[in-house]
Amino acid sequence: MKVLIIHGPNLNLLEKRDNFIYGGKSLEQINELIRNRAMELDMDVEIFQSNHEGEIVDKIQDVIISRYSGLIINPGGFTHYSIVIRDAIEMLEVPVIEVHLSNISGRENFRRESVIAPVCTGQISGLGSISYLIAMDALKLLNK
Ligand SMILES: O=C1C[C@@](O)(C(=O)O)C[C@@H](O)[C@@H]1O
Repeated sequence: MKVLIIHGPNLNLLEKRDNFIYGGKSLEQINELIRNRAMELDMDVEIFQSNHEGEIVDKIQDVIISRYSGLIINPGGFTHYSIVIRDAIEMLEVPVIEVHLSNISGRENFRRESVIAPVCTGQISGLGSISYLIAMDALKLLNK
């Protein structure tokens, strides 16, 4: 099973962000956990990070072109306002899971709404790097 994982803006410098909120791991450390879990699940993962909305849209469209069986996306700050990312996800026919390291429901008002979540299969938020691992498990189970 081929899965695409997209990390949105500012996640490339995760270790510089508030450690209390985001858990203190670098993106490379999280990617290592993802790769290890992928091996256990016999999953073929491609990991992509971008700070640019259009690049993220192009990559989401690649789910159709390259026939991925699922998408896991942490849209970062785009979660709360990017209609173009939402529109791209809405076109997909495979399961899509939105993930967040922090619990966006318990944070500032502007972070509580996700414009992306309504077009996703599900959302996992607040479990730190475990959010990604649970999302991978979910895609595997959904694919059975
Ligand atoms: O960049 C991020 C990270 C985030 O998506 C998370 O993983 O908790 C939450 C967003 O509100 C924030 O802008």
